[in-house]
Amino acid sequence: MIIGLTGSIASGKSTVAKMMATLGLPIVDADVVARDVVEPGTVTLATIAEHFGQDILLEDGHLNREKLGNVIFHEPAKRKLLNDIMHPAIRQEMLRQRDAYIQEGHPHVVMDIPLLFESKLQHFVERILVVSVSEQVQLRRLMERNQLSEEEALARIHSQLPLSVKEKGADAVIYNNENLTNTEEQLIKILTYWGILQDK
Ligand SMILES: CC(C)(COP(=O)(O)OP(=O)(O)OC[C@H]1O[C@@H](n2cnc3c(N)ncnc32)[C@H](O)[C@@H]1O)[C@@H](O)C(=O)NCCC(=O)NCCS
Ligand SMILES: Nc1ncnc2c1ncn2[C@@H]1O[C@H](COP(=O)(O)OP(=O)(O)OP(=O)(O)O)[C@@H](O)[C@H]1O
Repeated sequence: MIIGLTGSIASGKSTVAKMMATLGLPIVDADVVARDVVEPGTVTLATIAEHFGQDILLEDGHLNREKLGNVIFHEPAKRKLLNDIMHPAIRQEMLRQRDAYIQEGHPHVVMDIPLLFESKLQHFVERILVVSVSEQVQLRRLMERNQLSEEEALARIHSQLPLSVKEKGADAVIYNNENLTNTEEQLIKILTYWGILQDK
């Protein structure tokens, strides 16, 4: 079964993905792939520099992620431009990794895709698991994790669909407001219900 793991920024997808990895499930992580496709020397990075200016690169040739983030989370047109440049490459590599895991004989693969709903990628997966949190907890965790001001954190949150909308499109929802043990218990219940745990 191909499981789409999604949620919103700082809702806890990576935290849940780590738990799933510990349970032995292979993970394809869109954020990791999104970093790989802009390594120095890639066509994608060259295209970004062409459109956003050479000063979007650090001196060592890597992408200046902080600078690009400050642009795209405040300007929807620039965000769309970046998405149009990056998303085809990200998708291609994610599907390659998914297929490689299946070829290796894994019965289940988890695809951690933050923008699953925004990018309408529901057809990539067979089940959708949404990791949700209250707005208050999301804002606090995002400000803490990324050392952002409230204004910067809200810009990032508002660049995505609300969690309430994502919950409606989910096959199951994990509410990640409490401690990690509570979150893990919810995860295990869902995976057991889906028949995934006993298959491994
Ligand atoms: C703008 C970038 C350079 C900022 O890098 P930074 O290291 O600060 O953030 P990171 O990559 O860890 O992303 C953190 C989270 O931001 C959110 N996010 C990232 N890109 C976007 C986007 N285009 N639209 C909405 N939310 C986004 C996601 O929830 C993601 O999990 C980076 O996020 C990026 O390359 N974004 C474009 C690619 C993309 O869409 N990635 C999302 C998963 S496919
Ligand atoms: N149940 C929890 N209790 C306390 N802190 C948590 C909990 N779940 C996650 N966190 C913390 O909240 C932050 C956001 O979690 P995480 O990085 O897993 O989110 P994410 O959805 O993967 O975010 P992004 O989309 O930005 O990659 C992290 O600093 C993480 O350690």
